[in-house]
Amino acid sequence: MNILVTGGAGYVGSHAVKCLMANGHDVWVYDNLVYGHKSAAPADRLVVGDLHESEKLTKLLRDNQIEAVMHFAAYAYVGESVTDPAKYYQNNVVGTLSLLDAMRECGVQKIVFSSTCATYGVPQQVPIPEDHPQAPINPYGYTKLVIERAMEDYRHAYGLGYAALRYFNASGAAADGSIGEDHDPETHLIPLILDVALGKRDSITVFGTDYPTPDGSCIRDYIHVDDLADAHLAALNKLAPGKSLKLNLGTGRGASVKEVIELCEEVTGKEIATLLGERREGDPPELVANPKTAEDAIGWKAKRSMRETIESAWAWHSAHPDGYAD
Ligand SMILES: NC(=O)c1ccc[n+]([C@@H]2O[C@H](COP(=O)([O-])OP(=O)(O)OC[C@H]3O[C@@H](n4cnc5c(N)ncnc54)[C@H](O)[C@@H]3O)[C@@H](O)[C@H]2O)c1
Ligand SMILES: O=c1ccn([C@@H]2O[C@H](COP(=O)(O)OP(=O)(O)O[C@H]3O[C@H](CO)[C@@H](O)[C@H](O)[C@H]3O)[C@@H](O)[C@H]2O)c(=O)[nH]1
Repeated sequence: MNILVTGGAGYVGSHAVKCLMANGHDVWVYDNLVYGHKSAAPADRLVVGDLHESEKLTKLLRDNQIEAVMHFAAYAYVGESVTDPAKYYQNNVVGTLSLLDAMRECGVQKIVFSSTCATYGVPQQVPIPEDHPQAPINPYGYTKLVIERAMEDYRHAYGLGYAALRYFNASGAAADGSIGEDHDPETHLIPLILDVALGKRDSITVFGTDYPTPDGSCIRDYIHVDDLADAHLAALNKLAPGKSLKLNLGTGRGASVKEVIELCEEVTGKEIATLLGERREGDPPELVANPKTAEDAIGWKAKRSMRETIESAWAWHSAHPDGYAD
């Protein structure tokens, strides 16, 4: 298929691009490079542009007879979304509506969308099923929920086919070491711990030790980014105009912050200096996916273990201590 990947120079998007190309798809990457990296995308397939540039988008969709879009482009810093919600609503909502309208104008009827488990807010039930109430506790989560709703309305009215993939915590790096995680600023747990192992940071702080979990630290479901990429491909293969998929993408297994630190110590062979700190505002105690619906609907389940995930992240970070350096 001819596929447009927005945000394909970013972390998750670049791994999806690699997976799509390995499976014989004709891929175009559309990224404004605000957070993405030029060298994370194939040079002859990268178009630098913004979601708000409707004409550029429409031309790209038409000229390349795009049949489906994978939409990763968004801002994703939860804390910043609280202090500067306008930035998030403008980019994640208005930008995505611009993309959906360009698709409509060009007759592109399939989209795979990066949603998030942050749309569930503080879960009433763990592992979290897809029909769990969606009640985000921050503007970032709301921007994703608004788009899930818009896609449903577009499906009903215009026959859009969509997959809303609600990721849990994307982690790890490509098995061949060619691409990996490089956010600036970095706020994610695993890369921050690995920075301590590399001597780039003095210590990691555990945000909260009094949660109602076995060791008092938060539990998350860390899913390998290549497993996420495989799920995108599987969802794309099932998509049809007028149909929808709403799927949790996680492993179904949770790990606490303290357990992640211990595993990173084992994998890197380095002692990780650890400080015990206060809770970070807006962090639910436990987020773990119920992955059953995804398995039933698209025949996908996460294959990589937590250890493999951390090993791949360590391989990338130790080979690229300054990330892409672009
Ligand atoms: N990383 C995670 O754990 C995680 C979890 C759940 C959901 N998500 C979602 O997955 C997607 C990818 O996340 P990521 O971690 O790869 O983020 P990322 O920042 O690495 O990638 C996003 C990419 O989108 C581009 N972009 C942003 N706004 C744009 C615009 N207006 N026009 C064109 N390009 C634009 C950025 O330059 C960047 O390359 C996001 O939508 C995010 O909300 C990520
Ligand atoms: O220095 C740190 C950084 C993080 N944490 C904890 O580690 C866990 C994971 O945090 P982080 O890696 O920042 O991911 P999340 O806050 O869980 O958010 C990620 O995962 C969400 C889905 O769960 C996505 O929606 C977000 O975009 C993505 O950033 C949380 O319990 C944090 O409190 C620490 O204890 N110390």
